[in-house]
Amino acid sequence: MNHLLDLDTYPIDRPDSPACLALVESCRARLAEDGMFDLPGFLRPEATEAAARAAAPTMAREGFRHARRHNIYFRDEVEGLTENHPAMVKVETVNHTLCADQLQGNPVIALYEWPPFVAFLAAIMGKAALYPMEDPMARVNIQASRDGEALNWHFDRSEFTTTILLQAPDAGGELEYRKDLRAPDQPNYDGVAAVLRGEDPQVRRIALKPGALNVFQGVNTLHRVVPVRGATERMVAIFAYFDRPGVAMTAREQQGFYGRATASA
Ligand SMILES: O=C(O)CCC(=O)C(=O)O
Ligand SMILES: [Fe+2]
Repeated sequence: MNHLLDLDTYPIDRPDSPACLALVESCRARLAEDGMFDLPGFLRPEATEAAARAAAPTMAREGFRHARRHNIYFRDEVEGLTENHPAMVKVETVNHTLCADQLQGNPVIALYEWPPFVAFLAAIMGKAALYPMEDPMARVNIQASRDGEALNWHFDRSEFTTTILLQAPDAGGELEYRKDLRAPDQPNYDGVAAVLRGEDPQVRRIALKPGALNVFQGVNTLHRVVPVRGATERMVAIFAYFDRPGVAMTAREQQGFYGRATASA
């Protein structure tokens, strides 16, 4: 893995070493403080470029273009909200997706399954263990956004989101986020509406560098990707883990996310 990852700076292959324990601690502290941490240069530049180069022609040929209008919950009905509440406002998302079954041999697949990486993430998230998905499509995605496109404001369904930027666009494409905007017992609809109106001073923006590992608490952190500008597409690898083994999408979910299905039910 040393040829793919900068294990000198981030010694996750030696989990009991003082350096790795300190790394886990600092990531945990940043997650608690900022709702997010990133590790620049985690995936080495050559591996990052190789991953982007391998994905680009497949993306052009068979990437699934997904355009949709949605509210931040991806749901038509939300308890306690009328249809015209400002938190229900619809935004537009357009992106292009490759699934794990279209990424054979890509370095991001090897990384996804590498046990020390999975254990490192689990330690940071304070879980006894994390497990890769069984789903042949959803386990790893590469998403591309082109000129004018964006992944608009949303909360994630999973507690944490783990990504590595593979290619930065010429302009735009930053991640904007508002930490702790809601809690399990406090949906904070007025706060949500304020972010959507551009009136929340606590919204932050981060310009990730290719190769950076980025982890954030997407379930309570409202976030979006700022619209991309220019001829270079933004490409990001997205890793899905669960705290139990064997998780897979239904055929219906696959169809909804990817426009095709490998599951039979
Ligand atoms: O593209 C990114 O940086 C974030 C992706 C994201 O928010 C998601 O996949 O839910
Ligand atoms: Fe997200």
